[in-house]
Amino acid sequence: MTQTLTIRRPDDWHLHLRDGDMLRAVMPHTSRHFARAIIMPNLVPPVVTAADARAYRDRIQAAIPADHSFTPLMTLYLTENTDPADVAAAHAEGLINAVKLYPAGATTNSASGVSDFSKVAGVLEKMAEIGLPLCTHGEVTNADVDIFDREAVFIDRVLDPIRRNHPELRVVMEHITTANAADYVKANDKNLGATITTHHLVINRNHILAGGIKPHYYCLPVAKREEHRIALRAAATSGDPRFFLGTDSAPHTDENKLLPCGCAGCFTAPNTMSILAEVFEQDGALDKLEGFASLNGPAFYRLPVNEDTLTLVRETPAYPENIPTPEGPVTVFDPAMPLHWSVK
Ligand SMILES: NC(=O)N[C@@H](CC(=O)O)C(=O)O
Ligand SMILES: [Zn+2]
Ligand SMILES: [Zn+2]
Repeated sequence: MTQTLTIRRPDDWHLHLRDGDMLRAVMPHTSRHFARAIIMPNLVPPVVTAADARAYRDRIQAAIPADHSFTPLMTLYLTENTDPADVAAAHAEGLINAVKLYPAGATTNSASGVSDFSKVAGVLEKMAEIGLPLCTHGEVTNADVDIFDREAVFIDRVLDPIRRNHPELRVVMEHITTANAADYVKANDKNLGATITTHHLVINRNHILAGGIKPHYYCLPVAKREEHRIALRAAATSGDPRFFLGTDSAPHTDENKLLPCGCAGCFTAPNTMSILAEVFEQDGALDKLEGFASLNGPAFYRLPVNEDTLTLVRETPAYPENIPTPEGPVTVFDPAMPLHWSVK
């Protein structure tokens, strides 16, 4: 039985760090294991201009513990008023690595997102021209579309038309949750990739709803049926370079998770690598973990892989049930299964 596994140091291609006290509290839990992360811009107010991204990057850098090495990869939040020239300049100076599309109202702090997709055609055209990836929260928001169908409908009604209009646009389907999304990625061999979260590899909708409602498993897109979880596991462990890790680690205080209208998001930064090792070992694919967590993402983003390494050892991991923050505790994702791998 394999006792240790050393891989290139991983990156997280979809991460929420928040701001202020919360940023300072959660930052070490990512920078301890990950070398880089694509930083989501859904702050209040959102990170919409190059100036916003520069200031946010500086606040992140100030929150990195002195003995950790970590590089935030910044994104801009796409609005109907985003200026293509500002985006191009931010990309040219190396400030941003992607632009993030939130359909207005789809998820946490998405009110400034896009309602009329024709209004962002100019920005998308510019991004296609300069090779800057578009990260997408892929759910429609129409009240008449069932929440469990919103990802599949987004692919048909929004994503596929965008990709037909801008065939050179490089797109990441973020946090995919359905077999439909995995199949769409597999059917397209150019300019398309997808991130998969840690939690969507281990929970289905029963974990949220059966035997009492479990707010800590509620995230968006919401976890689907078991057959979809199995399709995501197959995609993640397949070695297909179009699929890579984006934890979507999304801290909210317990107070905000446990409200009558609680926030969406799972906080997975502290135990993601232990969970992934368990998942890949269960599926007989430990040799594919490095591709998923450390190689496929840099290849898509056209960045070098990390030179340093991370070693996992067969030992029960120790991590807290929650982490303290000045705003209150944040519960760490419970994988609902025993874990056997620790980061050394
Ligand atoms: N995934 C979530 O459930 N929540 C994210 C937003 C997002 O990534 O959609 C958050 O910012 O809390
Ligand atoms: Zn999202
Ligand atoms: Zn997210």
